[in-house]
Amino acid sequence: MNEICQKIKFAAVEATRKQRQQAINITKIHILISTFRTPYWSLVTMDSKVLDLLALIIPFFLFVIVALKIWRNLSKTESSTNVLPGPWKLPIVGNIPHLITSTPHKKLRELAKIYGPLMHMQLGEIFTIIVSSPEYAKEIMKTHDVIFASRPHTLASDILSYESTNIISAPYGNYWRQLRKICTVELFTQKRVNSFNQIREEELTNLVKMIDSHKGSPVNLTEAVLLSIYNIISRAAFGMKCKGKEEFISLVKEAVIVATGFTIGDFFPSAKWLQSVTEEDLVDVLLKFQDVSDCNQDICLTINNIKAIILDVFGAGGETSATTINWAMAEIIRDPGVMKKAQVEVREVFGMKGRVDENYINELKYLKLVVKETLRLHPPAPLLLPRECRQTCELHGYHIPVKSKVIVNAWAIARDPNYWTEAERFYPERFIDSSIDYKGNNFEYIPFGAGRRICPGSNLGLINVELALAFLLFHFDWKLPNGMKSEDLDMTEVFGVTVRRKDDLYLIPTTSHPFLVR
Ligand code: HEM
Repeated sequence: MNEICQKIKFAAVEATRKQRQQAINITKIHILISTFRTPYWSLVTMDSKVLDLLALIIPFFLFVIVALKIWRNLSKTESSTNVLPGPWKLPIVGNIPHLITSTPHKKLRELAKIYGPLMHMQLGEIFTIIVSSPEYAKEIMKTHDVIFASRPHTLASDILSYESTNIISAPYGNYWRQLRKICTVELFTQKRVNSFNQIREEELTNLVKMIDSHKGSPVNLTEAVLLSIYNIISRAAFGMKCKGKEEFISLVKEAVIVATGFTIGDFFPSAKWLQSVTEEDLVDVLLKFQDVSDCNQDICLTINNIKAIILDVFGAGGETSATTINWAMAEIIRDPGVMKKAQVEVREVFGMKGRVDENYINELKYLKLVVKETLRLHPPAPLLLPRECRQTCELHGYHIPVKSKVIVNAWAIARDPNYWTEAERFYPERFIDSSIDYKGNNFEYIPFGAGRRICPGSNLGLINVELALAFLLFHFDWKLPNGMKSEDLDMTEVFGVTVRRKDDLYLIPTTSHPFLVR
């Protein structure tokens, strides 16, 4: 209990420190601005016509100087790569206007149809390559994986992730390699994932009970599932579960929509935590690598490193799983045939037992196909996470400059009619007898990425998704509210940290299985 209090207190202290730092930064900016403004305004005593003229000329010259500098940089990169096809660009901003859209993955697919699967875009000063075919994805994430295994440095990740010391944003190098080692041998092993079994079953049982209490009326499944997943993840990470549902959900949503301003310090003081029993949690595991004076391990983590990693677990683990469950339920409700098959299976496997049991989850063959198909049509990270080229190289004769940013459009690839029949159709049966898996060996299907940077939490994510769906389908029959027809369900996407359904999914749970939930 003491340790838990310490953890919370630490987060609170950290929040205060961060806020103070932010305030200092803001003050610095004010000082900077006022430093430049003072001499200008002190001229007010001079002839006002001269001042008006200066007011016009100075900003104009400043603009010209900045524009020329940026243009020179652009021309340099241009001349070295004039062969790589790409859409028209504007001076200074380059192709940024092309990406002013709520669904950049769709826009990039349209452009790739014109300019090809290896396309150049100039995003401000950043030389960017857009990859839209399995062949080129393989070149980037397998053949030349070591060259493209870094992440671009961003100010946001410096601010949000303690100087990019989290796994997601860490540049390729010794520190990142050590973090991945901790992931493989400690954090996300099958044994560790299994050790959270009881947490998952308890939280999903709570979800089912809550839904049962609303039987016959619409339930906001999006919110309910998101909360359950965050409860599971926070208990796995901290050995505690969160209370204060509305507060927590709105925090999570805010974090998803506006990634900036979301810090671990802001996150934890606002949620109310409750102690509960679990085995070694993820923070306990990471604390074993804590940077203490007698630390004689391969890697020593500071408290800030640990917080950055835990932020990954929430950021990368929660929203992705919840989004997938949400898309799966939306697709299932749109296709009564799929709903029936999945329900028959789950009730056959667990009917005798009277409850869903994670130990037998692998018997849900059809449900696994449903999840696979959901991740094909709706990968939560459709553009994966950007990579950065660590050294100048050649791709199929094209010159790729060092520090180029690489975006792989996994969404477009997974809907490419050259590789998928009836590519836009939700059809889980397509994976029957298919050897395609999640391991990043089949580059037409890479919802978890591939190569060195492949998602290390896929096991944890998949079990959350499969088990939640099993609970929802085993316990309830479902229908759409307000007499809505299945084909009328709006499947519009919004692009945030993940690509989610624009609207929350409201469904009516009708009859429920007569057990447990009473
Ligand atoms: C359905 C669930 C999930 C999906 C679809 C997903 C997808 C992805 C994708 C596409 C990437 C980028 C891979 C690349 O750049 O090639 C990624 C990276 C990552 N994911 Fe996941 N993920 C899921 C669940 C999780 C979970 C549960 C965790 C941990 C609790 C997690 C932790 C991470 C981390 C730490 C990285 C960064 C890896 C690195 O840069 O080395 N993910 N994930």
